[in-house]
Amino acid sequence: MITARGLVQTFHTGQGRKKTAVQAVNGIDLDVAEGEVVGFLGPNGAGKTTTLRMLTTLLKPTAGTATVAGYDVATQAVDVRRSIGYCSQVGSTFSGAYAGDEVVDHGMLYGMSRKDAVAQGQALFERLQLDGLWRRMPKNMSGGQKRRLDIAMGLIHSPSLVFLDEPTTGLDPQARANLWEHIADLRTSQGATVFLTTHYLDEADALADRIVIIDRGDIVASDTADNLKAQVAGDLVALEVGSDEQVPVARDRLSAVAETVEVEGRQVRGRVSRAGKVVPGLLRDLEAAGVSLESIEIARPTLDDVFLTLTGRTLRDAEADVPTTEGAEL
Ligand SMILES: Nc1ncnc2c1ncn2[C@@H]1O[C@H](COP(=O)(O)OP(=O)(O)OP(=O)(O)O)[C@@H](O)[C@H]1O
Repeated sequence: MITARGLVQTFHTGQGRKKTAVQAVNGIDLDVAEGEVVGFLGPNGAGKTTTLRMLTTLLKPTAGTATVAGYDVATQAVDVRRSIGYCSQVGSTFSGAYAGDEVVDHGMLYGMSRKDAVAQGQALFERLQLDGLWRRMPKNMSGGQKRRLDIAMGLIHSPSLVFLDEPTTGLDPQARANLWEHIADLRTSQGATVFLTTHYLDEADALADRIVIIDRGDIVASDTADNLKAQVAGDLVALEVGSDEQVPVARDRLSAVAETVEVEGRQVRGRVSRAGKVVPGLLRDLEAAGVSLESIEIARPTLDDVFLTLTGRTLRDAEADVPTTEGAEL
């Protein structure tokens, strides 16, 4: 459904000597099979939206090639657009008409008859729990309802491939969970292929068959959430001891079963493979050595740990630090 080879996007900003080149996407390869739900995950500024804009023909690649739904993004843009649904990050700009009319107009833009667009629009309103809102202006809808209306617009022409750019950003937890159900349903009831960008780890975890991680314009991983987590060395065991004197003892005992151990105040942490098996023995050791524990926490690896292992930074804190070339010959 999607094949990209060596896709590059370089933005040029500024003027004269102050010209700066921003390498937003660095020559990425991507393959998405029919029926797959792929989560495109990365911190702010990693290059997610730029990649999506190239795949949806809104932005011409600086270099590289991509085919989407069998069509070349550079030479067959109209065919690509006809074959896909796209919900942008900023959301649609609505004209001030009723929600239902917006959706019908959008369908007619794709060449649907009014009758078909109304029928499909009403079915989508029902499926996306927008019933009763056909004659409501989008500006008078809640954030979650507007986001679902965006999705209805993206789906009106029954595309078999849907691109969603940060579909749940800005929504409250309940609206997010609700939208997740609808996104999951796109595949189960329509067999659609879904490519969604997100910087929420739980979203990628919950929805995607496969997670592709992008960082500073490069793809750093592509696998199922489980396989990615399995790459992280072990479960995190975090001990909090009762007094400062106990810290070195706890560190020694934990070092016996963990690869690297970190100490922060009275917190002693390390990664342990198969913590469930190892921790009971560790607790006995600690007790025998006179260490009293204030608390113990065991955490399975998260996608954030995966990102940390791959890049040395946490996903949450990774700020946009895209390489730039100031004053370069452009
Ligand atoms: N039109 C543009 N001109 C110059 N630089 C741009 C332009 N669009 C994006 N960039 C830069 O390219 C990099 C990648 O941006 P992009 O929007 O693709 O990131 P993202 O992963 O989608 O981030 P976010 O999660 O914040 O949306 C950023 O450094 C951004 O500032």
